[in-house]
Amino acid sequence: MSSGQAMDTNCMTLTRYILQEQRKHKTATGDLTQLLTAIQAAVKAVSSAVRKAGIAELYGIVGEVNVQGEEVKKLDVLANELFVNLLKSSYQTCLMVSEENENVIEVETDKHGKYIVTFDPLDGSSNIDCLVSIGSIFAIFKKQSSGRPTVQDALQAGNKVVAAGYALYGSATMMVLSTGNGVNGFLLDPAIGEFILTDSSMKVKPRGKIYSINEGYQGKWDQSTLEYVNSKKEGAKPYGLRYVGSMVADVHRTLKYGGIFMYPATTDAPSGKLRLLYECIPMAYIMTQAGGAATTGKEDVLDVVPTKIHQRVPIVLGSTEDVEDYLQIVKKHTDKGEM
Ligand SMILES: O=P(O)(O)OC[C@H]1O[C@](O)(COP(=O)(O)O)[C@@H](O)[C@@H]1O
Ligand SMILES: [Mg+2]
Ligand SMILES: [Mg+2]
Repeated sequence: MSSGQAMDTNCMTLTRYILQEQRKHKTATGDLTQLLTAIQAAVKAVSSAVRKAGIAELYGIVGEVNVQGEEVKKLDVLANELFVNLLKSSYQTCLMVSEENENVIEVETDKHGKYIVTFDPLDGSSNIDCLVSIGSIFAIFKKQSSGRPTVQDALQAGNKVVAAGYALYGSATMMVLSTGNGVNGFLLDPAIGEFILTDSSMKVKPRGKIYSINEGYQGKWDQSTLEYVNSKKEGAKPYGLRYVGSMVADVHRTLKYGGIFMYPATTDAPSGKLRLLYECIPMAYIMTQAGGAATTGKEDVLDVVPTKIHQRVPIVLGSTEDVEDYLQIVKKHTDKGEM
């Protein structure tokens, strides 16, 4: 949906929204609709498991060993299996990349569809046990070549994304989605099991008042990151600091309130920590679709062509003016030959 275009938000479910988007494209086959419906189902299933975190192992749903002494699955393993199985049975994907699988996941030939999906089924896993918000992240690409899918088909830049989004399992479950026409947020109503449009045409403010970075690693940052973060603490109106440690939660707050989220390079991790294909690209796509920006410090995140499926890149994203301030400092240091 183009920004400014009026939309009937009266109890618009995610399912109806996806169908409405499909109808705007005369040549649409409905394949993307099927795929997004499968992702929606996976998110609902993961959300249900997340809501039982802590007691689920007693029921034998997640954990290591249940009361019967049976081996049961951990939440991140379960989330991965839900994504893989529901996506495969949509018949719309031929290849998947998951954070949880070392190699690409090939779909059986008789279930092949034209899409490639990359995903982080459970983001922020270190926050599971303390009941802090976690999420799922995904991006959808079209297979570009003909013939049997190979790893090369999955190595596409963010500017080739067809649709991307994330689910946040926070104080409520929200799914944020873009199919290239702006960003919309849908809140899960657990009473009826439907995602309802609550945040239509989401836009990130041009400037925020919050910076988000793991300050514990300050001693390992480069000059630009150090100078930028220090500049946010100075003056009459210093920025506030928020850092959840779940990318989905930190990016969602940045999208809603404005500001900047950073996971930069460190001396011991020169490419940062976050993964290009299923963390950085989807979040950069959402932020860009919402009028914000996302950079590695050297280039737009969406322009990076992956060379490996689990490749990491430094990432700085959020309000355009905040990201621009950071890039100005990077430029100053680069011009001096310090980077
Ligand atoms: O603890 P750190 O180094 O700040 O890392 C936090 C980052 O790690 C992550 O938890 C990595 O994601 P996973 O939990 O999917 O591995 C991000 O969600 C988060 O932004
Ligand atoms: Mg993650
Ligand atoms: Mg993960």
